[in-house]
Amino acid sequence: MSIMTELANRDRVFNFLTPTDSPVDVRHGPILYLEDVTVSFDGFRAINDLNLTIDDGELRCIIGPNGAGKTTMMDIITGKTAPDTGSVWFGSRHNLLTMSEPEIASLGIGRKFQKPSVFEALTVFENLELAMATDKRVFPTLTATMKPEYRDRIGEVLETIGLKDLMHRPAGILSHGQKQWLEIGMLLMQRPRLLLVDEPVAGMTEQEMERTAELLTSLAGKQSVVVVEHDMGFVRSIARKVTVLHQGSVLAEGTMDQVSNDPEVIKVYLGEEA
Ligand SMILES: Nc1ncnc2c1ncn2[C@@H]1O[C@H](COP(=O)(O)OP(=O)(O)OP(=O)(O)O)[C@@H](O)[C@H]1O
Repeated sequence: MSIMTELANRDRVFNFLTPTDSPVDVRHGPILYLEDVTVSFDGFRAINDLNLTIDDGELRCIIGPNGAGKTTMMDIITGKTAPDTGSVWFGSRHNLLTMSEPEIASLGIGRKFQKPSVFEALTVFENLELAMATDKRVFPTLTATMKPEYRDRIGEVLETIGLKDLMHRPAGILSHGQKQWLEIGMLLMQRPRLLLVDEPVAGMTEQEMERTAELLTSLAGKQSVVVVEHDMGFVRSIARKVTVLHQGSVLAEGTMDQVSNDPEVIKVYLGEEA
């Protein structure tokens, strides 16, 4: 497939891949703050008085049964869905409800969707290069002479995602797991402050899951990471703090042991491993 065709086929665009230095202010509080957020679709409350606080550098796992509102919550944070009521703040300075999707992305909020979406015909290196577009034009970055600091940044990210040995191979030959890591790497090129990751281990082998656990754990601290995941084994392996969503609200929050022993959580997950 030609690069042009791939670009045309992408379900995400790159026009928001611009941030380098996020102006987010976390000196006096959390990096992400949702208060009393409610969203209804045709009268049905998908998010119902939701309160959520994510600290700077935290790795948080969000779990919850199907339809609990996890995707809708991500959509609200990234500006895709506007809530009916409530407030959503990024640091103490940015009211996300007054901002568009590209503006929110440019503040340093990166979102990884479940399906990997890399440019198969480009090499691993070129995919990262492309993701680093310092302006809103994509093609000039493919031909422009690369500044040394960009090359260094790509090197760092290749190291982080463990794909250094494959940097000159086309992304199309990567395994499913490797494509997921590459896409996380593409988000990292923008030095995000907050990464939202949707079901990262769906379809992965055990080994890939272990590697993904290491990767996400290594990212925490440098940036805040929010992971929505159904695989409880995986959540247990990475989570310090878990939030259980149910019917659009927080049902329980705490360590994996605390939430999995919570009678309310057990009731909701009846029949599923919790
Ligand atoms: N655009 C929409 N229009 C109508 N209903 C919607 C819309 N988006 C979500 N919903 C409903 O809101 C509820 C929450 O959906 P959401 O996708 O956020 O849940 P989820 O926790 O991500 O579920 P899953 O684990 O299955 O992905 C569901 O009942 C869903 O059908």
